[in-house]
Amino acid sequence: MTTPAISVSGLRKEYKDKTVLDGVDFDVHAGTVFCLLGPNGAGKTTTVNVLTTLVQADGGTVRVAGHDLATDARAVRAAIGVTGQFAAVDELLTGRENLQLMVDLNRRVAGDGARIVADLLDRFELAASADKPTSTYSGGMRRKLDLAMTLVGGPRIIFLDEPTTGLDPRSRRTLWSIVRELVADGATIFLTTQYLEEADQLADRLAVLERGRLVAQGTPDELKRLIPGTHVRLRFANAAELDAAAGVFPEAARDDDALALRVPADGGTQSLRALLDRLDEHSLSAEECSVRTPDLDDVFLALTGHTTEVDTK
Ligand SMILES: Nc1ncnc2c1ncn2[C@@H]1O[C@H](COP(=O)(O)OP(=O)(O)OP(=O)(O)O)[C@@H](O)[C@H]1O
Repeated sequence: MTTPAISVSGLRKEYKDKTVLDGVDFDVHAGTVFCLLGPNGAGKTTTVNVLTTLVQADGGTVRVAGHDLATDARAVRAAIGVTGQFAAVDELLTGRENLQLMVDLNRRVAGDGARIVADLLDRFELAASADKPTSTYSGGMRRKLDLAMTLVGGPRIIFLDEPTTGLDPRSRRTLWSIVRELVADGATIFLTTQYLEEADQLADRLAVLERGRLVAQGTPDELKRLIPGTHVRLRFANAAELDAAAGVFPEAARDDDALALRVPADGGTQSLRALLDRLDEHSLSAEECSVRTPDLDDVFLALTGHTTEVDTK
């Protein structure tokens, strides 16, 4: 057995009387992508902040790259790269200058700094704006630059806290392919996201955090298997109709935000007909009816009781 790149056991964090992390356990194996999913306020950023030495834990043990966080934070810092929700980009400098600054500050960089900067600018599709001040960059360009800055020095363990929030679909895909390349090169990625598709695309393993506790962890396929299989999704015009239909189908899971019910059914024509007959008998009709196989969205809903934020793709 190889030592995990990150090993977390019984992690606790409190702010005043509020427990933000309540005994969190997980391991991340080297050369894999681990994705921490959770709704707003679940404790994802706090986890990243603890693991990256920015915030001190109140309990538990954490080892990163084999180093104990409590006794050897400096060695942890030397092994990791971090991209946060608040970009470290200096607005007064150009993209190229920001990257060059990171090269100059980073003792791990060996070789031709200007070449490293140029390669990163190309890789992140920032070359055309490289010599403009970053105050003129869009939010997405800033995020890409922030990640590029993280990669200077080639960290082996990389923390990405909601790296694609606010990125357009093309930039998101660019970032996904960069993550895949990094992993193919042997890096370990710890990623937080609210986008289930992102977790499905990238994660070898994922964990769902809900109010400071992990409510599930496994591979995307393992998590999908946790919840019932194929179902029919019925979407109603208003809350009153949803209420009435929920009475007719007590076995269904309801999604109040989407005015939808998920009725377990095998997707065959007979069960579909029986379901529509039941609606008819109660003089109900759905705005939309679709047969669905479970995806991570369903897992998330089943585990946390609510959907993630609307994806702007
Ligand atoms: N410095 C702090 N002082 C007090 N409470 C805090 C502090 N930092 C975070 N919290 C609280 O801890 C909880 C978890 O916050 P955290 O930012 O880790 O969640 P998150 O899952 O990253 O959410 P988001 O997706 O919104 O970033 C929240 O209730 C937050 O208000």
